[in-house]
Amino acid sequence: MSLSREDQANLLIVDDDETIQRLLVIAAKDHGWRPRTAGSGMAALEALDDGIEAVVLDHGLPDIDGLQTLERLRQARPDLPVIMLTGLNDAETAVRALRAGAGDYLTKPFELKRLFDLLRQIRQDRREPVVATVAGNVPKLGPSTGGGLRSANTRVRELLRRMEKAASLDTTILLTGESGTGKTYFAREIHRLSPRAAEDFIPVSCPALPRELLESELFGHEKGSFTGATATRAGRFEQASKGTLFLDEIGDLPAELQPKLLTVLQDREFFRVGGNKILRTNARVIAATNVDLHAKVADGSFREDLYYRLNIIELPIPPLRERKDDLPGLTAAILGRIAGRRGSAGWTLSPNASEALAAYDWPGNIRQLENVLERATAFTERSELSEKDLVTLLEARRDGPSAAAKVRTLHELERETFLEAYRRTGGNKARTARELGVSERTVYNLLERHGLK
Ligand SMILES: Nc1ncnc2c1ncn2[C@@H]1O[C@H](COP(=O)(O)OP(=O)(O)OP(=O)(O)O)[C@@H](O)[C@H]1O
Repeated sequence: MSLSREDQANLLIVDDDETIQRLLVIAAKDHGWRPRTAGSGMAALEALDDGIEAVVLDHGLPDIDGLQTLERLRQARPDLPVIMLTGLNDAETAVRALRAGAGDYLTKPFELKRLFDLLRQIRQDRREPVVATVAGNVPKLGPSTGGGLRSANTRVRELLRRMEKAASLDTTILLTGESGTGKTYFAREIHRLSPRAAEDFIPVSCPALPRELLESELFGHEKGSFTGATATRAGRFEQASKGTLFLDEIGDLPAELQPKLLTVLQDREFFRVGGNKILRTNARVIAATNVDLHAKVADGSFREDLYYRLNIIELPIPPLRERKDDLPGLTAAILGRIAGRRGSAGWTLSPNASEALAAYDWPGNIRQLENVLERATAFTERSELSEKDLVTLLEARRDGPSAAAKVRTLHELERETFLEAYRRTGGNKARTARELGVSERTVYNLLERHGLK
């Protein structure tokens, strides 16, 4: 006889301590769950079936330990939310649990209320997929993570939960994702959610400067250590000592600087360029890359040991085309931002305009969405954007992939031209402005637009 859906267990509790098992079962039932228990990792794997919506997993198990069990559970069901129970002050296990894909962790002893709040949130996220809205409706957004970020997409919500946890752990984080997916935006959010929020967040773009200048930017220099070093200057690692240092496009870190970064991440020690005094830093490093660092390790252009140092916790940000349910929320947020800046009353989208956005595949991700909305709102007198307002900006899609590539290339062309001038002038903004025939303000805008600030 097969079990009806109502009888089938939907929560798996994995703990070898029978008292805790019993306690959790009673509490789970009180909270409307249908629990099933397992006393070991192997038993958990056997007990897993499609009806299970979430797992509470103890770290210390008798056969395969909690982390291995977690990995195998996630292999079997990659989307399965797992809450890991770890020992008090066991930050290392917590980090490893997050690395292995745990949705969250709680340190023992924990409050039952906290556990069931987390489970309730997981259930809400899964059961109430956010409805994509059209035409002027205020989009219904997913639950807040406590920060400014929300998402209607299940995968992103899980990512946000991991991000929030990782923020508090003070470890190095690697953000991966295509250009324009929001890596810089996420890095700022992690900083804001971290215990370092009141300190500085200092971004450094690795490809923005030639090697010598980048070295001095990161580590500082002593007076006279190279031509133009007229005064001793502290580097970003010193300045961010209490805060967060964001290393953007880390894949472009020149080979000569990789050992120096590795040393500072391992030992927290470094020298200024031309200096002989050992300096210490306590900066938290968040790195981002839009290239496959694994491939760079394989072809020898990125050090493997550095890769593992940076990749303590990896947060992969999906491209916009894989989180289209977030389009209404992102569109509303971006339009709100534009309206605020221009002092306008704001805009809504017609149903056809929303559909046009949803049908597009967004090779340039959120940055491209932002550009499209900037331009569409600049060229209309009306408060409702129509499909026509957007169509020429999205024409690329109708013309197929080559045109989509063209849109992206334009953006990249601007970036390359700008970077070339910026590098040539050694990062001097006034000279860059003169060379490019634009105002200094535009140089700042370009730095911002290309995530180089
Ligand atoms: N969740 C979000 N809500 C609103 N705007 C966002 C969000 N995420 C990103 N953006 C906006 O999209 C643009 C691109 O984001 P960001 O610069 O963080 O991308 P990136 O992945 O760092 O890009 P790159 O790899 O090219 O440096 C930014 O202007 C940012 O403000």
